Amino acid sequence: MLFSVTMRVDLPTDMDPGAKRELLQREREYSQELQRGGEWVHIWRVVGSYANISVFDVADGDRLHGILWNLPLFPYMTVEVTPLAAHPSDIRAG
Ligand SMILES: O=C(O)C[C@H]1C=CC(=O)O1
Repeated sequence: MLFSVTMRVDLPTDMDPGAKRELLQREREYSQELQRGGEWVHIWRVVGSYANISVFDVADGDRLHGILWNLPLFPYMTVEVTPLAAHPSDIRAG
């Protein structure tokens, strides 16, 4: 199943720099492992924001919830999930 996910990040401005660096590194590693595994299909930066729009290809909503819930940055995120379906006008549809 395909889902579009918008993640907006809001880190405390007074966060310890070392802790922030370590947190972002863990987030990067977590994200890239899921990308390599094929479930995190796209990640794009939202121009002008500390946010991304991503596409996930996962078994179901429970799997996506588990992925998002375990993002190291999840406690500092506002997440919007949109389920996606095939479009009848898609030229790439089989
Ligand atoms: O920067 C972001 O958009 C937030 C988060 C998502 C993946 C990652 O590496 O950081």
